[in-house]
Amino acid sequence: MGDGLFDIPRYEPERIEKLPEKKSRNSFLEKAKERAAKRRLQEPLPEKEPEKRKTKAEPVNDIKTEVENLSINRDEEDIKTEIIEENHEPEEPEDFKIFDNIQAQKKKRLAASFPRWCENPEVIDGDFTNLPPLEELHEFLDETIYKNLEAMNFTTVFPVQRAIIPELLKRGPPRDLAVQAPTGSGKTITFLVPIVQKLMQRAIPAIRALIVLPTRELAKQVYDVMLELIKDTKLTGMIIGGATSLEQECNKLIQTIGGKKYATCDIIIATPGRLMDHLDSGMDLTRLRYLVVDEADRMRGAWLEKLEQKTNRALVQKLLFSATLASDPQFLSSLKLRFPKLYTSGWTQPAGLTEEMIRYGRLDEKPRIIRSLIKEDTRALIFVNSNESAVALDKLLKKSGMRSESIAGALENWQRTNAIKKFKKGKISAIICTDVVARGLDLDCCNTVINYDVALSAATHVHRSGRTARAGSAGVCITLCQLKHKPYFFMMKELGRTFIQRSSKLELKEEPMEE
Ligand SMILES: Nc1ncnc2c1ncn2[C@@H]1O[C@H](COP(=O)(O)OP(=O)(O)OP(=O)(O)O)[C@@H](O)[C@H]1O
Repeated sequence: MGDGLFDIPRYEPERIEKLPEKKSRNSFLEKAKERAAKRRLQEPLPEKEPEKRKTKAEPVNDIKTEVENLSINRDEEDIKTEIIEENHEPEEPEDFKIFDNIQAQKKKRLAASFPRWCENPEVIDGDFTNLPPLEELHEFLDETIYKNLEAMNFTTVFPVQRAIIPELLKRGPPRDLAVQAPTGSGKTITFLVPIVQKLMQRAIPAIRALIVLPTRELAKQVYDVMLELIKDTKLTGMIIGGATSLEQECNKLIQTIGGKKYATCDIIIATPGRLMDHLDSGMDLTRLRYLVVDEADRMRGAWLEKLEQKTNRALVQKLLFSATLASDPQFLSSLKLRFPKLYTSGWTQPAGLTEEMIRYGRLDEKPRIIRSLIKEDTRALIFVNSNESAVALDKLLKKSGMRSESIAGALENWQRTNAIKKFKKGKISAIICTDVVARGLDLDCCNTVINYDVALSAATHVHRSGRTARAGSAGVCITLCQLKHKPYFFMMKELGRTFIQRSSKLELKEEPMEE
């Protein structure tokens, strides 16, 4: 049961995993390993060592072998989700599965507690029916920004925008905000609009807003929205995300006026890794007024501490956003927020999202189920738990005539961008990906999310499923599962997610999946 704080249950595997190492040594996993080791010592040695399992998927022609390899990569190998842009701590530990032992995890979760400022959150309405017209914001907004919003075809105000934009535009001493609102609920506009409005009357050229996001793709996405919003204002913005060299970025960022160095832009959108490089090479942030951390529960790291040394704390207002902010109370406690206020809509499901599950028996049924789910008008993101699985599944689906691309592994940036472009244009029906794209990516054409592999944490499921049913539209998230995943669905139920069970006897295409 939830503790009433966010109206969510406290059980959260990511949080448990982030406990200090000392405690995790005593974990049930360690104990289980010890017990297994003791058992092995007591057991008589087999005459011949059993053949070791394969560790890597090798090129194969036979579909059955490919499916087996997929399962080896996914279920038995260490699960590694490569972070494309940034070297963050991995979101999930490599040897942890959420469905290992719920009771033990429940005991541990008590160790993590929320900071006091989380105790009385402001609740954001999650209702997307009867949205107020954009006109409602007119009294708060500068005419230029209002026109820019109209030019972006926004006619209504989303609940999180209605709650936060006026709050941020209010006069008076600024307070730090932490905002948890569902995926696709319009958080980007929520922080950009007040920042643009407050910075519009520029006095001197200086970096006054910094928006930090986990990947370059997300940085670019926010940058594009920002460009629309700053039209016809004096403001300028720039991405620092490592697309060009550090030197080139520095040169672009600094101008010399009367022998003195000034910044060329007001708003910086950055990824943490490249931001660290700039902090090391002397980026001037003494006039910073806004620090936005998007996907905040995913943004731990040394960068934040370093940043604080470079800014004037009395000036900076911190704004944290995520659909799963409450997944990491220790992180929230460590943030040193000033007069913080929490806004939350709980872990609510996006209004138009339907959650379904399909039970499979044998592993080789999984690709066939996927084939039967992808129809002419389907635009699906298919999530797997490792790069190897993504590449292998893509190969398999292509062989069966499906138009798909994988955007996992060692792809160049332009290759990933190309695949996404094709997806948007409808040239491919599916993208197979890892959790690198589980967060933030805004593809309004995506009407289906498929969890080919069950997600490794509740927060990850929330972000994966949130790639569809965005901005109040309809979408479906289908999770392929077996009986052993039952605890996973109990946990999702605690988060208020209910799943419709679809028959596994779908019209499975019986034609062979090979050419
Ligand atoms: N007032 C609005 N009216 C119509 N569409 C809107 C409005 N505000 C935002 N949107 C659209 O909603 C979509 C989702 O917005 P956004 O990407 O900001 O969601 P988010 O809450 O940040 O999601 P996530 O948690 O997944 O990052 C975008 O395509 C955006 O253009």
